[in-house]
Amino acid sequence: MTDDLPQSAATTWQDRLFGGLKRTSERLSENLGGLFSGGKLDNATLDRIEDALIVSDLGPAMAARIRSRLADEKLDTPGDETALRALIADEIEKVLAPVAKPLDIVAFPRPQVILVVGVNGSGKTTTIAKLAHNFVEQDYGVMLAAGDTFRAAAIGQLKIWADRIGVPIVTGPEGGDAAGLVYDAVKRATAEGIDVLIVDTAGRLHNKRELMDELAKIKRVLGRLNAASPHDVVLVLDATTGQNALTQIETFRELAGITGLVMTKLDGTARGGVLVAAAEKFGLPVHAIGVGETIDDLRPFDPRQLADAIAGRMK
Ligand SMILES: Nc1nc2c(ncn2[C@@H]2O[C@H](COP(=O)(O)OP(=O)(O)OP(=O)(O)O)[C@@H](O)[C@H]2O)c(=O)[nH]1
Repeated sequence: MTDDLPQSAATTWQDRLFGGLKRTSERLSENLGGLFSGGKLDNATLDRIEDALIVSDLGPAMAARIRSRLADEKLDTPGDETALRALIADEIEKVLAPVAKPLDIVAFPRPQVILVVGVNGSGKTTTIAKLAHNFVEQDYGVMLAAGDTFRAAAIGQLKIWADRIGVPIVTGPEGGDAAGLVYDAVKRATAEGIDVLIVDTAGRLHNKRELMDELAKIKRVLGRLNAASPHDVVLVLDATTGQNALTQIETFRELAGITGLVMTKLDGTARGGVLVAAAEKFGLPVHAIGVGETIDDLRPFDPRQLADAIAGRMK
């Protein structure tokens, strides 16, 4: 967590977080703009606030809750946007706090196997690299497996990252058997005393059935080596896709039995509220968020800080 970081790093991360989520909080402000121009919060104003929150991707449940809190608390000060932001941040934190769970390396026997799934372009490769980097920084032995054998570019990209971070990678030929490759990777990781094996998977095959079969096969092979494996099945989501991210969670829950989420590209999108909607709707652990393209841009998050950033609440 950011609490464990040296002061300078923590400050930088906080800046990045607030900077990255600026468009999300600005969108929220725009949607709420003019609502507090004066007068009491009557039903019509409450309706408009509720609509504004839904349009900001925070989800209908959250919007309804904030509406009823506003009605209950009889917040009727004209222009009291600060109080509204505080209330929104409060509600967001309540939803995020139970799901904020960093990926911990706890598996025994080692290695802990983390299967990473998600559609192409979601930021899967970059996220794997960022996770690997974080684990290396914590002194874990890390290995990657290029299980997206469907595309040569995916294998090449992951290899570049592995070399850059300085971790071993198991690759195979394009079009090769992904489950076989993963089997070899676990054997090698076990023999080399690796702590954590991060496995990339295809984001798209010819059709959904094939993708499902492929993921199921990889999981079957892993389960035969160790019943607890894969220990984590992490879905990488692109925040810029907005509500579409929710559909992807549903699909991959069915396809791969996901155990947690990472949401990327929270920087530079106005749709960051979707993280809150996802947390609320599915209650799946959110392991980390991505707010940029560099290796240091993925972190576990502090729910309070993130809630403040989304609600545009300055410290
Ligand atoms: N701004 C921003 N860009 C990101 C983030 N994460 C990844 N990206 C960028 O998004 C693009 C796609 O990321 P990849 O990691 O290649 O995505 P992928 O899901 O592996 O995609 P394929 O290689 O097409 O399968 C790249 O240009 C990344 O640099 C993030 O948190 N913020």
